[in-house]
Amino acid sequence: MAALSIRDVSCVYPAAGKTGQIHALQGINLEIEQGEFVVALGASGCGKSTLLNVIAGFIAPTQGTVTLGGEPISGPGADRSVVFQKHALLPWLNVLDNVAFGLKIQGKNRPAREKVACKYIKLLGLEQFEQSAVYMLSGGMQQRVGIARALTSDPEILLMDEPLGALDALTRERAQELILKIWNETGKLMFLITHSVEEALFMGTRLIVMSPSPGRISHVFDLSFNRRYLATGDARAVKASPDFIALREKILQIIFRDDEGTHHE
Ligand SMILES: Nc1ncnc2c1ncn2[C@@H]1O[C@H](COP(=O)(O)OP(=O)(O)OP(=O)(O)O)[C@@H](O)[C@H]1O
Repeated sequence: MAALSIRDVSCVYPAAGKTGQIHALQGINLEIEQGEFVVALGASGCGKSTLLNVIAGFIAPTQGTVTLGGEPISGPGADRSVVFQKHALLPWLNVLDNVAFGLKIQGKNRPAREKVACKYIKLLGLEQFEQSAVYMLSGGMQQRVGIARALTSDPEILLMDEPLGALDALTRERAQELILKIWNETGKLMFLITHSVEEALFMGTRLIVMSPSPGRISHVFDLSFNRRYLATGDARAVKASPDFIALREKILQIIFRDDEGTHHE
């Protein structure tokens, strides 16, 4: 049985300020195994965030079912953690307390939560900053704090909505590599939304390209560039390889075509 099963999912929103409906998702089918790294890419408004929110349990689909390990998803749960582009860190707390915050809410005592938090602080390479106030950290480091916090509940699925979108190019590449190492070490199911074709190709084992109005999956690609990176440690060589570049151009063409379609409607 697939770890995460999305069957015939549609999601309709009422259109704001006018009559009619927005078909944010229509007929989405996806079977995702534990340990897969699924990346969603597509023109703005094609339903990527809606799909992530359905998996997170923040919104219920209008139609269809989503199950995790055979159990229907009926709301948010500790088995799924979300990392957003704008991390919701608490600026008055230091790194350690931010990472441990979810465990505190769960009622864990200080020694227990610090033990878990320290494990993920180490995994994210933040050991030297445990006592630093988060507002003093760079954007990339703050995002690492957000990822460490998301991992403390030891979720089965890590959902990431454009987590690296606000970072400069160099920091972004480093963060991609770090997330892949964490994926490799933890074997978690990852679901990532990005607007960067290069990031999508580099990170995923499966790429779903979505198109808007109604939001649907238009193309699916199986990928192994992330494994190539993990085997060689040379991200630039992977991203500069001819097969990577050829696929990047092919996908860019698909996305531009979808986007033009939207504007003409
Ligand atoms: N709460 C809501 N109420 C009404 N319409 C919504 C709501 N959330 C999203 N939509 C609409 O549903 C469609 C899909 O939105 P969604 O945010 O899922 O797309 P997206 O692919 O994540 O977009 P982006 O890349 O711009 O973040 C869009 O037309 C959007 O305007």
